[in-house]
Amino acid sequence: MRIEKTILEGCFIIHDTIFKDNRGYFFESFNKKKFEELTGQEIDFVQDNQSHSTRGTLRGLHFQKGNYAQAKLVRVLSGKVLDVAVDIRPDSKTFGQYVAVELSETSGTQFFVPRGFAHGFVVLSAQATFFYKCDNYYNKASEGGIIYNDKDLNIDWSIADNELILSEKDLQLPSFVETTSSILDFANNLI
Ligand SMILES: Cc1cn([C@H]2C[C@H](O)[C@@H](COP(=O)(O)OP(=O)(O)O[C@H]3O[C@@H](C)C(=O)[C@@H](O)[C@H]3O)O2)c(=O)[nH]c1=O
Repeated sequence: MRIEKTILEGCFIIHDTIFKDNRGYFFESFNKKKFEELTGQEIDFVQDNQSHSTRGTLRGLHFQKGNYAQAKLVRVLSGKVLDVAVDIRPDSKTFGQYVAVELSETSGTQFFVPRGFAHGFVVLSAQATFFYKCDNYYNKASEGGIIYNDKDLNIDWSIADNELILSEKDLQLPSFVETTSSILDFANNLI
């Protein structure tokens, strides 16, 4: 297992060590001790999620607010996706920047998205099964989001807009500025 840092502090690409033999392959998909040693972060995952989607499906950009914020360790079980993390930590020097990583069933990579990030992905293959661990429980009332095609974030999803499939909920998400000004208001009210 090797950790690759990204331009966003705390956001890592994880390269798994894969053991191949005549039966197939084996790898440790999560090892708390190694994860914490290599990233320098303590993590306590409490919920696993899995979704399946067809090509062009875009889920995101999502996060949970306040005490319900979630860190996520994401990977692809079948197919290929472009996975995106946006830094929405108000005091971060990379606030508003994003990282996009291609994840596939064969890449041997996982992506760690810490708390304080909006997250989303688009399916690049005919179908994809997506799996992720979360360090906090789902809480519907704390859901937040940013519209995928926000003009300030200007994310290159690498797939034509007319091929995209989004939920009604995701099509109505607010802009980055609208979302983060409410986060900033929230943070200021705590001071
Ligand atoms: C995320 C989630 C959804 N649900 C329910 C709510 C809803 O009825 C149904 C589908 O939910 P959604 O449309 O929000 O699913 P989806 O769009 O796949 O949401 C996910 O998107 C990716 C990008 C993330 O980062 C995740 O944290 C999560 O927000 O599943 C749960 O019961 N538990 C959960 O943890």
